[in-house]
Amino acid sequence: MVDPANPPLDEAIRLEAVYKAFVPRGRSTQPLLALEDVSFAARPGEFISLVGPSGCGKSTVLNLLAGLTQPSAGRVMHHGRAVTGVNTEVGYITQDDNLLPWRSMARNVEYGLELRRVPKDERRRRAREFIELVGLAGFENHYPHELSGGMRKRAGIVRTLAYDSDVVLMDEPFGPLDAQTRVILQDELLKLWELRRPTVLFVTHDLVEAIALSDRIITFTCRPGRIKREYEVSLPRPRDVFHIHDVPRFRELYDLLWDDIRMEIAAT
Ligand SMILES: Nc1ncnc2c1ncn2[C@@H]1O[C@H](COP(=O)(O)OP(=O)(O)OP(=O)(O)O)[C@@H](O)[C@H]1O
Repeated sequence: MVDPANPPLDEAIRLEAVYKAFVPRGRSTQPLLALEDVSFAARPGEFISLVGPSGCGKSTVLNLLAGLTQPSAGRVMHHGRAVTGVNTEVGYITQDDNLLPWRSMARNVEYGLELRRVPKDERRRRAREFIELVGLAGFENHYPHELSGGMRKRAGIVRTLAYDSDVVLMDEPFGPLDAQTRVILQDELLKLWELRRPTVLFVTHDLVEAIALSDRIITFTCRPGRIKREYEVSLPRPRDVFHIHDVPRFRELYDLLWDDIRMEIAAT
């Protein structure tokens, strides 16, 4: 067990024997166990994907780290401190872009920096840097409804990454996008991640995406979600997400992951 007074320096986050039960509304219903004895830690700068069948508790893991819900048992730690309330130190990117409709794209990107009271000039500079990196220059004054789905997604991602959290939680961020835009955004995400290397916890159903992006992949069983297996993705970086299928070991890893998931889906 980790001593909270002396957290390991090489750990950004840790879940320790975490159980999470939800009590459904209404009488005579049993608590629903979503997570069972989940333990793992992430090193600073590590990119980890969580994969598993629908309803196995992946989003719940992210919500626990964001402090949006509390564990029923066990501990959830961020840099050695227990997460006991809303954790504003982590960035959280969900399937929705969550852009504020009344703010221009650039002012949306600056929003997190405003909350952190970053001075205006620095805010503008940092937002411009990120906007250029994802090819949104020229659209700074457009409002969210004037942008395509891919552009809104880019703006949402750079808004969170510009905030400079050392831990970023991403819950199927590319879910609703078409296949081509998805791969382009995966490539952009890796380039943005390389800039400051936050720890990323990335939830996805897409095994190719998990392999292309991650240092490690954690597979979950069907509900109650337990860790089934962990895989180191020792493919060299920088990665070419457009040709990840051609990299030796890709096929082997894909088959191992798919076997895990298929077995769990069959058990549901
Ligand atoms: N606030 C809540 N109240 C009650 N039950 C919940 C709540 N949040 C999640 N659950 C239940 O906990 C289980 C895990 O949900 P969770 O969203 O974490 O799964 P998931 O693996 O992210 O699923 P998916 O891949 O479909 O998004 C599900 O059975 C879900 O219905």
